Amino acid sequence: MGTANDSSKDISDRLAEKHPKVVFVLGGPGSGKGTQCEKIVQHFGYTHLSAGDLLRAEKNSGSENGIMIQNMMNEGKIVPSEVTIKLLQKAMLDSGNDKFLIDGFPRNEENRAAFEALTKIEPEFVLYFNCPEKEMERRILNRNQGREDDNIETIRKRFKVFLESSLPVIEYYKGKGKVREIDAAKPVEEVFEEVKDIFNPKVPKVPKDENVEGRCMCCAIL
Ligand SMILES: Nc1ncnc2c1ncn2[C@@H]1O[C@H](COP(=O)(O)OP(=O)(O)OP(=O)(O)O)[C@@H](O)[C@H]1O
Ligand SMILES: Nc1ccn([C@@H]2O[C@H](COP(=O)(O)O)[C@@H](O)[C@H]2O)c(=O)n1
Ligand SMILES: [Mg+2]
Repeated sequence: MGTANDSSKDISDRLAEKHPKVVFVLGGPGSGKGTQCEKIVQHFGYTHLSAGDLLRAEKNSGSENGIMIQNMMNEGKIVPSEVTIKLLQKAMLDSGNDKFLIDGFPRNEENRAAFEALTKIEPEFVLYFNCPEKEMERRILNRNQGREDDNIETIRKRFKVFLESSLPVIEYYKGKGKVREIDAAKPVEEVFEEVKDIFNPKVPKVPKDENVEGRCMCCAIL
């Protein structure tokens, strides 16, 4: 189990031994990342780690970074990468799983580069929930989970940070052919249908009686 005294090299080395499989889950505030991650966990056995949830827990734990985290969140700003990455690494190490959905991270170029340098983990792919701003705003204002940053002033700041700092990260991964983009404006179940196809790609069916020895497989594919 990770402890507060672990050096970042120790943590990184121990995490590397797990050979974790990571999917980054990105999208604007209120696009439905957390909602879809819960469903992916149930269907595909991943562990869901929300960077925002980890930071909120750290803030509430009375840690020395608590006030700084609270101030950054209230302004919709991105907390320094070393803080967030340490929380993510510890959560991955403490988990018995080796498959992770990392939700809301990397949120800017600093997050991305620091995670890559420290962990050497390359995501399998990046799930991007694309949703119009008006719909995201409507969803957040109806969320009612008592989040301090779910007020219209902070929401507008979060949208600005998403456009200026997070979209370039998505573009970076697009350039590497890693982005799986989802139309997130649809109802929850319809969005999940698209998500399922990504985690469970449809393979061409080969009828049993056609799959006979000596027959070329590519001719038998329907
Ligand atoms: N496809 C959808 N249609 C309508 N409402 C949705 C949809 N997906 C999620 N919601 C609702 O919208 C709100 C925001 O969803 P969620 O918390 O999953 O977003 P998020 O992307 O994790 O947001 P944040 O970045 O602020 O954490 C929640 O109240 C959720 O129930
Ligand atoms: N990589 C990150 C992720 C989040 N934050 C801060 O947390 C706030 C809430 O994030 P959600 O994903 O739960 O919406 C976000 O506005 C940031 O202040 C961060 O700093 N770094
Ligand atoms: Mg969320």
